Amino acid sequence: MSETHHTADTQSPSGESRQLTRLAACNLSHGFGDGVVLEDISLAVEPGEILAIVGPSGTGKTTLLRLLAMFEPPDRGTVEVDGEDVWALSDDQRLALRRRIGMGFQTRSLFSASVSDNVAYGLRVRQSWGERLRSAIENVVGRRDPAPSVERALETVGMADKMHRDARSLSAGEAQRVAIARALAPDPDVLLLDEPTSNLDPRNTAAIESAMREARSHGIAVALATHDMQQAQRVSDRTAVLLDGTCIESGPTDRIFENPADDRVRRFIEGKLVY
Ligand SMILES: Nc1ncnc2c1ncn2[C@@H]1O[C@H](COP(=O)(O)OP(=O)(O)OP(=O)(O)O)[C@@H](O)[C@H]1O
Repeated sequence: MSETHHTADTQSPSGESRQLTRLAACNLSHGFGDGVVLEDISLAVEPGEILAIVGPSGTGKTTLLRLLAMFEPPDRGTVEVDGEDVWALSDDQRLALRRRIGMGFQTRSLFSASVSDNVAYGLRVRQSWGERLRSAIENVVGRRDPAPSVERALETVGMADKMHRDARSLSAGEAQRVAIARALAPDPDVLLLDEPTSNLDPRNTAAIESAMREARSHGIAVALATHDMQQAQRVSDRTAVLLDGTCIESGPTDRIFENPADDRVRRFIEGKLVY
């Protein structure tokens, strides 16, 4: 990244300093083979807000999150961090940006180890080589206490009391919460969550929604893909509605729900737009 790009810091209530990060899709189009999945999407997630990306199944929400997470370059348009086209940067520069993004994706499963080791894994993969070397040395000399950030992340999702459990023994809801703790442990500037509460009971759903609010209160930019309109209404500041790969409306969540401009959005909210 160039030396001149704009960044800003904020002080969270806990006194930490954070780089405020804006992640944006600009005129982004993408497809697989001959099929177009996303068409001309322009959408940003701002620091300290929760953006809900809603729409029927198969409309391209996961694809959009994967592009925002820089898994692959879009066919057309750009993904930008603080105004920088991430695919115009060097691999190292892009990797440095990617380390600032926490991801909770549906397919990400926990491995066979303790809950705290699973969460610490999120820390290790985002460490620089120097930091990794230091942790490796600490492991060799036997300092294996969970890092404070691992404990904090588990507390945020209400799982600190289970940090020594084998991750394979967790319920689906608990495992989802641990997967989110893993995304939170490196203290990302941006958090991307793909259907983080699908198939969860109200208690686990509430724990995950409160973790999202907590992330927002620390200045993290949170983007949430969900087909659950009530969830979007409960937690998000802004909502973007995707239909057939295009963003048909976006704006403040209250306004979208109370007075949508697009009739398809109104029908989707009312549950009358069936796919
Ligand atoms: N790697 C891929 N190869 C081919 N087609 C793909 C690939 N990934 C996604 N698609 C297609 O792109 C479309 C959008 O999929 P995507 O998973 O982004 O939708 P979604 O809105 O997240 O759906 P859901 O809510 O069901 O998860 C689907 O038709 C899907 O089959």
